[in-house]
Amino acid sequence: MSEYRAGFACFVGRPNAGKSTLTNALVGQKIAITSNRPQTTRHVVRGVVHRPDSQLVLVDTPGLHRPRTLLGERLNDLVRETWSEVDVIGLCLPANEEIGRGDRFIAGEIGSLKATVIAVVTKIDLVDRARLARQLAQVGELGEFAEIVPVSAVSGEQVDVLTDVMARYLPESPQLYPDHMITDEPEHVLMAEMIRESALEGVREELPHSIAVLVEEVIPEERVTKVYADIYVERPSQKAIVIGAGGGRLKEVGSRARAQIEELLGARVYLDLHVRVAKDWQRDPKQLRKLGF
Ligand SMILES: Nc1nc2c(ncn2[C@@H]2O[C@H](COP(=O)(O)OP(=O)(O)OP(=O)(O)O)[C@@H](O)[C@H]2O)c(=O)[nH]1
Repeated sequence: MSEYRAGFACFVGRPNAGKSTLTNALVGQKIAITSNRPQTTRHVVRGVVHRPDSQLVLVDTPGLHRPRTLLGERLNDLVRETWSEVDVIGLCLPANEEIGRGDRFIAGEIGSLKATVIAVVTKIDLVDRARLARQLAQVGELGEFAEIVPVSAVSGEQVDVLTDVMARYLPESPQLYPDHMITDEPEHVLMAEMIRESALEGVREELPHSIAVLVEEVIPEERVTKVYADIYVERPSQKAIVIGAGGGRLKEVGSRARAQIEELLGARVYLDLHVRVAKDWQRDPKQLRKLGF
């Protein structure tokens, strides 16, 4: 009989490589926040994949990038810290994009860690077989990998295989989390991410990294859970964008986020949003700490 295995894993790769989507596909529930814009994953969100003979704990990290602000530096520290704590790393390389300098940089960085590195060729639903074969060969030349696994988080093809392969490289260990547990991320962090995603919708070009959200208070009442949150922007002009003419946009932001939060909590939610200006919050250590970075 094979031993029970349990341990930590994370997906790394350049922005947009498909890390969050893959994490969600493995866990089978929407936990990390995905988007078609780079660098939206800020918080470490864990998902637990339960199998009869293993437990794979996924840690979702933001993409490593060249730091331009204090926030950028903090994010990179967070990424490195996470990498050094996991047993298995899945290096995500999109099947539909050439391998580039960014990929080589990340492959080099993780090559020296103790973790087993598996190359994961993502988004295979976007390419034909010939292109995939070429990509697999090129990935083989990128570095020393324990395995190379092609996968599509969107079609679901090979998702199970990837889970099996990753679980195989976990250490023998007793179960780390209770059976029902899927994420241990505090709910307020997930709520803040949902609000931030909603606030960014349609205005990413104007406000790429200028929005942060803090959930101030959550009050569960008999019929409704009240959630009070602040949306922080850096300038009054950005505040006007988020609020929109006559407050119309903020209303939409709120109702979109509320629907998601209701799903998360499984309860009716009253969502109270305030937009506040915190000048240059990305460069101010005190503000960053307050906002959870
Ligand atoms: N067709 C297809 N699209 C995918 C697949 N996986 C992810 N995507 C898309 O690729 C984009 C980026 O996916 P994410 O999962 O947010 O990528 P990420 O690596 O977490 O990105 P960052 O948060 O920027 O680091 C999104 O638009 C996804 O819908 C896949 O298997 N097939």
